[in-house]
Amino acid sequence: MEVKGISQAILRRLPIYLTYLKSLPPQGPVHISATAIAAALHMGEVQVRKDLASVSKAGRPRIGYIVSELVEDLEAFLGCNDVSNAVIVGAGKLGKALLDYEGFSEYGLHIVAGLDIRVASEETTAGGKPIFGLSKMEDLCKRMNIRIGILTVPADQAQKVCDQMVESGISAILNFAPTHLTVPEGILVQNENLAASLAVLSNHLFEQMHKDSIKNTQEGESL
Ligand SMILES: NC(=O)c1ccc[n+]([C@@H]2O[C@H](COP(=O)([O-])OP(=O)(O)OC[C@H]3O[C@@H](n4cnc5c(N)ncnc54)[C@H](O)[C@@H]3O)[C@@H](O)[C@H]2O)c1
Repeated sequence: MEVKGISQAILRRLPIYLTYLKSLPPQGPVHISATAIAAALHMGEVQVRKDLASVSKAGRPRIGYIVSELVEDLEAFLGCNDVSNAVIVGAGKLGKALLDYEGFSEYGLHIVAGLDIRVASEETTAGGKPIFGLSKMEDLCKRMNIRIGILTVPADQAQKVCDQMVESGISAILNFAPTHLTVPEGILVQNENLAASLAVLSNHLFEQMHKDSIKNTQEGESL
């Protein structure tokens, strides 16, 4: 799947560059090169250079980018300046935590409300976000032109809820449920799985420990 002629792999890396650039101190250097960004993020220099060139024409040879311009270009490309409304379906432990997370607004995402099958009329999260009954989804999404849905229901409910989201006009779904979703053409599903990411980290640590133990054995033998 490609968006604006850019592959999903690049799209996933762009927010990483943006987050890094925004973390730089305001009194830091005005310019930054693709090489410096690559080094800071432990990424391949050629890849970073190509990714940035695909969203910004502001890079200059040997000087790099003006940090503020590159931030603007990345934000414009990622649509951070156009506020997108989203709903969360499944306002349980994860759903409520996401509802109250304020950092989404930095990426132009405004979570309007949660929707949950167990809510009869209306509840409010600790942070003040409303949670409505599921029956409100279609009306809310159509009225507010909500196109993004975050799915945080149990796995056995996920496909049913996904179908309801699509019927309500949602065309981009961030799926936290550990299950594969089948969607009509044109609907984008992004799966999020912290357990899988942790497994990658754990595998990395395991390999590292294995290498260290071989190295220690070899050093022991050569003494
Ligand atoms: N991807 C990840 O990294 C990750 C991490 C944590 C949890 N999860 C997944 O997220 C989901 C939610 O986890 P949780 O711990 O918040 O669970 P939870 O039980 O606390 O919350 C689930 C909520 O969904 C609601 N719900 C159930 N069926 C529904 C339906 N048909 N329509 C609307 N709402 C419905 C329930 O009433 C409940 O409030 C699970 O699928 C879990 O496996 C994923």
